[in-house]
Amino acid sequence: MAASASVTGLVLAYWPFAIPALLILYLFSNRYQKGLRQVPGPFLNSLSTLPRIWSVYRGHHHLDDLQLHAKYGKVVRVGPNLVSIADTSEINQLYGITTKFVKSPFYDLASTYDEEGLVPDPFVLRKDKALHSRMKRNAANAYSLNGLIQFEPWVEPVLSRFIHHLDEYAYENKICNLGDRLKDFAMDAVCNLTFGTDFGYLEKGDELGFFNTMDLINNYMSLLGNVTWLHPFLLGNPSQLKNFSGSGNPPAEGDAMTFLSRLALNQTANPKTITDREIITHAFNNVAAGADTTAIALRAVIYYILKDEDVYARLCAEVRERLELPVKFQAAFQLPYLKAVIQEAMRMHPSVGQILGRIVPAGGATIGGYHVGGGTEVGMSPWVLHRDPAVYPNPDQFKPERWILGEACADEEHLRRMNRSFFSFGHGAHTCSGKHISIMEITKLIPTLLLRYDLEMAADSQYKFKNWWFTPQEGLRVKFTRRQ
Ligand code: HEM
Repeated sequence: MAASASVTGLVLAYWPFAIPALLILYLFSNRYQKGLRQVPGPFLNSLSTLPRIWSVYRGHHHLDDLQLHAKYGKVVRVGPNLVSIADTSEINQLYGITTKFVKSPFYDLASTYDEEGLVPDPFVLRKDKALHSRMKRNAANAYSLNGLIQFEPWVEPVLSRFIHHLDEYAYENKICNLGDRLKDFAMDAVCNLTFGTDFGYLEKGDELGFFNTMDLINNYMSLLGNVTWLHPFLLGNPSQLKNFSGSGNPPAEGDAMTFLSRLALNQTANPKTITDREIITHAFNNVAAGADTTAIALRAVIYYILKDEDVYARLCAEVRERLELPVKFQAAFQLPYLKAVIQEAMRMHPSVGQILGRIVPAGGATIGGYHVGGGTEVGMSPWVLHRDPAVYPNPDQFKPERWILGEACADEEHLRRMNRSFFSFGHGAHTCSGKHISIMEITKLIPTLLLRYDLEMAADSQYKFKNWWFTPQEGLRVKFTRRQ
């Protein structure tokens, strides 16, 4: 009794000192965890995540990260348990096909659940590498370059509708908020090629509220976690699959087909390899991961070509000399300057703006010369890798010729280095599944615009963006004039 009274007395007497003491202990335990003290970086960032959160919140942490790397080198501790790496030679260790590193818990925020539990989604599957590989393998032909030739016919009607809208702007001599219209295009295109139908974004805009929801979710990166109302509405209900797969006879191998038909054929050929639930997840992912990202890349291409008269003139000359409407992907994909322009725009403005976080396996790893303890989150940011002057000389300059051998690219080794550092689609085991799909959409759309119109950036265009996982731009306003 007397002892407990004296303990209470002590607590009462000293609690004003105990709280700051515990706080200091906590901050320093952050700093000294997992042997990370030797990794360079700002002192405050090693104590608390608050500076990092503040940097992310302000929407341009890629710029902060670039400054930190310029000051501290290739390996920087940007949070108590977060290390940013700007060293392409470590890319395979972190991201390669056989990497032991797993995705960070960041990706859990995008998890969805249904009555069977966690929905198996390649984007969020962190630890179950076997399931992740199986899912990727069994949809590989749908996402491959060959596969997308079969999807191309589904993009064409959407492109025609898009052109029809732009014709109205040209006819009425009105400035078009092209940035918004590109997002509608990308949404209808990816839906149409996936399901064989779309939600008429080009005509009705975001009536479903999907973009709004996605923007909200992106801001705190819980991609689908809280949209359980939307998931069944779109595809979460297996009965929706039949509605979207189209009617009539299923296509045969080699026919034009939608993404869903492709996976359904895979399932018919080998029923055990892919479940209905997995097919639905793949298809839903296309919408969640494929619309915004592709629109961002399209805006970047258009912004950079309109900013530079010489680039615009050279691209128009190539496209107008070698292509005709309707533009076919295979023909457009042969154009070296067009390809270089697209790659350079995606280098300058990656659609994903954050560090792609991975967890160091138990036992730790040596990265960029530092031993980093197991359980540490490490990762690379496309924005940082793409601004490395050792790989991309004058990295802030938009220069498509850097991708063309014999022009600004002197030799094959340098081209290989640049390609190795090109991180817009990630790398290795978790590399973007839909990269060919978005490249196909971009490669068709850009020459289509240049063949049909002369484009000019509007004087009131105020192109800007915030980086909250995705980097969507605002204020791309363009004037279209019909060509004779
Ligand atoms: C310009 C367009 C696009 C960009 C820049 C982009 C970027 C990325 C990046 C950086 C990742 C890797 C994330 C990580 O490792 O942490 C990723 C993953 C993914 N992307 Fe894309 N993406 C684009 C378009 C698309 C499209 C059109 C689709 C689907 C049709 C798609 C589906 C996916 C999926 C399913 C994953 C997860 C892959 C995995 O973890 O195994 N993306 N994307």
